[in-house]
Amino acid sequence: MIAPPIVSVKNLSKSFGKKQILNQIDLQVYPGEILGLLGPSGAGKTTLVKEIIGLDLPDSGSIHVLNEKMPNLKTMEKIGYMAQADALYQDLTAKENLDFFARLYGLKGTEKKSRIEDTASLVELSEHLSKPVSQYSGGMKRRLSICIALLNNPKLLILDEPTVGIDPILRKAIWQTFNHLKENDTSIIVTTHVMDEAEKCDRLGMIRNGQLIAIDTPKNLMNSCNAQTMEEAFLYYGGLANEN
Ligand SMILES: Nc1ncnc2c1ncn2[C@@H]1O[C@H](COP(=O)(O)OP(=O)(O)OP(=O)(O)O)[C@@H](O)[C@H]1O
Repeated sequence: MIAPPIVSVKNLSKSFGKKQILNQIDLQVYPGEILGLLGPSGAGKTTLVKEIIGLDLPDSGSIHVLNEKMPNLKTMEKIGYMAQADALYQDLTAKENLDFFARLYGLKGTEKKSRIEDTASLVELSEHLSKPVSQYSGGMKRRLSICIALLNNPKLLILDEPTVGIDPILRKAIWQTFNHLKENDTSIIVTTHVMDEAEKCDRLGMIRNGQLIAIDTPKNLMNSCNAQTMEEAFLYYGGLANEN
C-alpha cells in the first residue's frame, strides 16, 4: 500500500497581474521521496515552492502539507526551506547564525547544541563555525543555508537551487546528505537546472510555462521522448528541441 502523500497540490493556479504563472498544477510528494522540479528559467518553479510552503497564496486550488491545509503556521514550522538567495547575517559567525535560527525554531539547551553540531557536521562545516560569514566562500554560504534549513529536523525539506556555486565534489557530498535524510523518511523537493542532479531525484516534475507537463522517474522521462541524456529530455520537455 502506498503511504499517504506528505504534500498534495490540487488544481493550483496563480497569476501575477494579468500573467498566469501557475496553471492547474496537480502534484503529490510521498514520504522519503526526492522530487525534482526542472524547467526553463521563469517557468514557475520558485512560485510553486513558495505556494507549497505557504509564503504566497494561490488564486485557486488547494495545497495540503502533512495533512494540513496551507498556509498554516504550525505546519510551516515543520518545513525546512532554503531560498535561492542566502539569508544570512554576514557580520555574525556561522555559529551565531545557527544559534539565532535555532532559537527562532524554539530549540534550547542541549537539544539546540546537538542539532547545531549534527547539522554542521552533515554539511562539513564543523571546522569553520567560528568564522564570520563575510569570510565564507559562496559554496560555504550555501552549505550554511542548508544547515539552517535542517535545524528543526523537518519532515519536508524544500531547496530552491541548493547547489548553485558549489563544486562537483561538494555537490556529491550534499546529495549524500539528502539521501541520508530520505532514508529517515524526510521528503525533499528540489528545484534545479543541473542535469546530473536531476537524474538523482526519485521523480522529476517538468515545468513549462506554469504547467506541470510531465512527472515521472528520470529514466521513464528519458525513455518517453527517446532521449539518451537528461539534458536531451529537458530540451524536449522545455520545448526547445523543436526550435533548433
Ligand atoms: N512577486 C511577483 N510579482 C510578479 N511577477 C512575479 C513575481 N514572482 C515571480 N514572478 C514572475 O513569475 C514567473 C515565474 O517565476 P519563478 O521565479 O517562479 O520562475 P523559476 O522557474 O523559478 O525561474 P528560475 O529558474 O529562473 O529561478 C517569472 O516570469 C517571474 O518574473
